[in-house]
Order: sequence, then C-alpha cells, then structure tokens
Amino acid sequence: MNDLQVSGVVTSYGPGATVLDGLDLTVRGGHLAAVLGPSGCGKTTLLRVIAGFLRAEAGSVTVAGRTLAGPGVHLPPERRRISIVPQEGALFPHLSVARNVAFGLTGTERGARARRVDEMLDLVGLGGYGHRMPHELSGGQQQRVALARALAPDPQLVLLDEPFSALDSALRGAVRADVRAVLRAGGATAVLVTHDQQEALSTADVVAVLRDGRVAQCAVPEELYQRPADPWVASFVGDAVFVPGTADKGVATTALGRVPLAAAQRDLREGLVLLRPEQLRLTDPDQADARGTVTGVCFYGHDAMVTVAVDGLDAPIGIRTPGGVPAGLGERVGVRVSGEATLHTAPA
Ligand SMILES: Nc1ncnc2c1ncn2[C@@H]1O[C@H](COP(=O)(O)OP(=O)(O)OP(=O)(O)O)[C@@H](O)[C@H]1O
Repeated sequence: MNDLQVSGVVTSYGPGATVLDGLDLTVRGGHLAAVLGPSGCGKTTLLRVIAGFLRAEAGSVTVAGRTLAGPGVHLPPERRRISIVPQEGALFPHLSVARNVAFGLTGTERGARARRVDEMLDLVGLGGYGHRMPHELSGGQQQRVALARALAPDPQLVLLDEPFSALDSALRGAVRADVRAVLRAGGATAVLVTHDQQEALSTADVVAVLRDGRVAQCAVPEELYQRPADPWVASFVGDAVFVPGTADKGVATTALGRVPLAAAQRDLREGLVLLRPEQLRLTDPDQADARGTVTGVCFYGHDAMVTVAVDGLDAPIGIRTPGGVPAGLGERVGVRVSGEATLHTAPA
C-alpha cells in the first residue's frame, strides 16, 4: 500500500528560522489526511518537503516503503510519483482541458494517452469537456480538471494545498465532496492542507493538527473533536466550553453538574473540563443542575449561540441551540449537560 511516512523532519529557512521541528506523520495508503494549523505554522513547508522542492535538514520521507528523502537521499520532485493540486488549479490557460490533463503523461503512447485523459475527465464528471479552454469553465470545474491532471499519471501520493479556498462557499462543499469521491475512486494516498476546520473534519480520514513545527495531534475527525489532546487543540478544532472541575471514578463535578469523563482521561484528579456547545441544553431553571442569566444571543439560521453567565462560573459559556432562539437577553435559564467530557490540565 502507498503509506506515507514522515519521520523526524526538521526544516528551516535559515538560522533561527526552524519551521518543522522533528515532525512525524503517518498516513495509511488510500487515506486522505488533512493538515490543519494556524497561519504560518508550516503546512505548505511540509508539502514542499514531501514533494521534494525543499530539502529536510534531518528526518526522512518514505512512500510505499521507498525512501524519497533521508540521510544521503533526496529524490528530485519528478522521480517521486507525487502530484500536486495547488490553490487555484493553476491550469495552463493556453492549453485545452484535454491537453492540461495529458500534461503529465509524457512517454505514454498517443492512443493510450487519449484514453487516459477521457478516463480521468469521466472520473471527475467532465466527460466531453476536453476541447474546452480553461476560461470556459467555472471555478469548481477548473479545480476538478486540476485534480484530473494530478491523478492522470497514477501518482502514489496527491498533495492538495488549500485547493478549495478560491471557491465561493456555495460551491465549496459540492466540489469538496466530488474531490473526495474521486480520490477514493483513484485509490491514491492524499494530504490536504487547509486552514478550515470544517473542511478538515468533514473531508479527511485523519486530521493532523500542527503546532510549533510538530504534529500536536493526529486522529480520526470524531476523536480529534471529542477527545482533543489538550485545550489548545480543543479550541483550534471547534468551539470549546471549559469549566473547572474535579474528577472521581470517571465523573467530573463542575458548576454545570456531574459529567461522565471519556475513558482515556480518567487518571487526572482536577483540571479543566471540556464540553462542546452542542452538549449543553437550556432548560427550565427549576429542573436543572445549573442556573444562569442569558447575556448574549447570536442567531445563525440553522442554530443559535446563546451566551449564559452561569452561577458559580467566572466566565460566561456558549450554548448552541438548534432551531431558533429559545431565550432572550436577561432571562434566567437552566443548563443541562449531555454526553461525555474530557478533562485537561489547565495551561500554566
Ligand atoms: N521561502 C521562505 N523564506 C523564508 N521564510 C519562509 C519561506 N516560506 C515560508 N517561510 C516562513 O515559514 C513559516 C511557515 O510558512 P508556511 O507557508 O509553511 O506556513 P503555512 O502553515 O502554510 O501558512 P498559511 O496557512 O498562512 O499558508 C512562516 O513563518 C513563513 O513566514
């Protein structure tokens, strides 16, 4: 299988400018990994090291057991069997769609090349578009051609660098789903760089969160969201509600009541209890473990975020309420918690 293994990679752009600092990342063959992290944390740099445009000062990169970079080894990009889908498709404007897709098929006999182009255009849902010029396509169609071009040479690994960021939000979800389906059908391993948490969680098999030149956590989306490694990761991959709590026998006691803890966190005695806003419910104050006063309401259409100053808590908390705004400013409300929480050491 085309497993990607990045081990102990160190890269800098000069003295004192270390960007990747012993980074490890493993992606199983055929899986899509999203690399998520704050601006400037080194996401693109990681792609450049994997693709071979940048030399790592230490560490190694292997795909399917073949060392692409490592001590004494640095294969040039064209020998790595890696394709890249850049931010805005970057199609050659003077070449037709078919010739764009055929671009990486050098050394392939003419008939086989034409068949492969047709096959790739069918795969991305653009069969019959081969004669068009890039400017005759929508942004989403151009991105799909870029994907067809990337997949045509049958790469072991596809690197996607924020490939949806130029698309408007209505198109984005649909193109994202298309690209995901095409990658699955093609069977290549893929690494998707994004700064969009929703995109990472909804598209990837695993999500790696980068911080300080390393992977802070790499996990399947549900685990990352529900059991983040620390408060920083928790806040980075979604809205987080932190309340102080003490733990005993797998249950945390907090100002919001008693909350069961996820199994992996059961050894800590006290710290910050993490909940997601959708785990909280507004109820009648007489039927709740916790009570408070509404201090803010933000309506988003599909749900609303209601901010409540809970008795006994220093800071107000956000509660996501589906289907409208159930309480107004200044109203006394009850708060109920559902599901499990995680307990974390409070940051120093
Ligand atoms: N060619 C370069 N020369 C010097 N420094 C660079 C160069 N390219 C990137 N950097 C620096 O390296 C760090 C990581 O950059 P990189 O582009 O990998 O971040 P990123 O996570 O992809 O950011 P973004 O999300 O903003 O695109 C940044 O501090 C950036 O300023």
